[in-house]
Amino acid sequence: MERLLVLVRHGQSEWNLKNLFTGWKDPDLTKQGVDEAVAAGKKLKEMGLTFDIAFTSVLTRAQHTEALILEQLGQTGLESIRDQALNERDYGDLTGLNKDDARKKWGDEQVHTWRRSYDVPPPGGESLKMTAERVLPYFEDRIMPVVMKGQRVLVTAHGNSLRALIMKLEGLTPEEILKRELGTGVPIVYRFNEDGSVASVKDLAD
Ligand SMILES: O=C(O)[C@@H](CO)OP(=O)(O)O
Repeated sequence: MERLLVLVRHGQSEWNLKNLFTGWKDPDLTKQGVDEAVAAGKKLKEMGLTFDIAFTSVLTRAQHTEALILEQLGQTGLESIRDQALNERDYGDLTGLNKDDARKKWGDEQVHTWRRSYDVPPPGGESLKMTAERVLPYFEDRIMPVVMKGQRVLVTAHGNSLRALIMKLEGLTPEEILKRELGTGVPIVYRFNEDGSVASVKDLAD
């Protein structure tokens, strides 16, 4: 039985391009982001992969990426479940601020702590730990049982919601996961053993 899970971070968004903290705001993809999503779909197609079900967040950039991937695979119309549990981490009061302006205002170290510490939330927002506390129960209740039944699953989400998942799947420490930068539109292909442990991981950026 094939136990397949593919994770993809959305393609470049308008706010990634403008270097703004994005979080739960809802910008769409840039032209480059569209191209990255199409390229992700082509890579998956070259590998001969198709899916039985897709999961994504309630944010446009992830849904648009998913739609472009499915179009490349000839799977437009595949069942897609949208849930805010898979949303990007909420950046709170930083949302909409330019990341360089924030560094000028609060200093490099403080901004780095907000962006890449495990359990220090940005003011009014979510830390990676808080993000994991909503992503992981959803993953374990709704996504993993489907994978273990043999359905091939595509999850299209965000840098930090996927970091929370990858940390769990690959058994990484907070230090290890926070160093991991996920490329926009780069699929990561997981296959699982019968007991639910990870059999193989292939990052298609490599
Ligand atoms: O702005 C955001 O929402 C995220 C992802 O683009 O940024 P960061 O790299 O700081 O986690």
